[in-house]
Amino acid sequence: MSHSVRLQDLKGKLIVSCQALPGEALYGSDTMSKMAIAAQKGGAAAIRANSPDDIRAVCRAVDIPVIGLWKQSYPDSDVYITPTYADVEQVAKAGASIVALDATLRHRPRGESLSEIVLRARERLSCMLMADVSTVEEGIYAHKLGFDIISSTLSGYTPYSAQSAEPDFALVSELARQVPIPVFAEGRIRTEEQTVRLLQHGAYAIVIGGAITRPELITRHFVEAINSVAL
Ligand SMILES: CC(=O)N[C@H](C=O)[C@@H](O)[C@H](O)[C@H](O)COP(=O)(O)O
Repeated sequence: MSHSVRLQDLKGKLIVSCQALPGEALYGSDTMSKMAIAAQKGGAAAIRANSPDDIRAVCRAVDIPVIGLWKQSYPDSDVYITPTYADVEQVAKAGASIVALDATLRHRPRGESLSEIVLRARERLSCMLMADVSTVEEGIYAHKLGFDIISSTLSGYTPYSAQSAEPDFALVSELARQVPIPVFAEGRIRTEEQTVRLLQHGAYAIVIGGAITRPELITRHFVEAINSVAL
């Protein structure tokens, strides 16, 4: 079931991304649902989840809205977050009240364009659309196309965007200044201090994945810290 969402309910709130890919220890819809329940208990206002199976399971497990995406790879494109219209439709039908998709200007699979996908989604689906971008230019274009939300998700993951181990504070603040729709901060947020700073930079909501739901990553960060100390 899709839980309806009003954007103002997400304002100033935390969204937890519960994702594990094949090969990761926590991979599987059952585990992701439990992660989502834990996140809801901790106060998350929404969950971000990957794949129709996980989205269906998470929607059953929690009663907060689900932002859905589907990581898919196609041979003719580098775009992998909900790349095609068919993927958008599957994510929406699985119960996501917001569908997140790559909104970079890169070539998409099957020769589809971002504007066609948005147009078709508006005609046929009732979900909101979240633009995962990597630059200010992409965010401005996404706003022109009629997206409901912009997220800094892909900063550092396209070859031409800023590369940093930190969240992209500059992108979030520039987007918040230049586009009149909610800008979510997402990507490499690891600390409470960064979270507060991003809100002060104009982030409408904060999306955190790995620092909450990827124990391998969390463990590795501690191990690296320990290894950096010469004993
Ligand atoms: C770049 C990409 O594919 N990002 C994905 C988008 O859904 C996820 O792998 C991230 O976990 C999510 O964006 C949250 O970010 P972080 O895990 O850094 O808090």
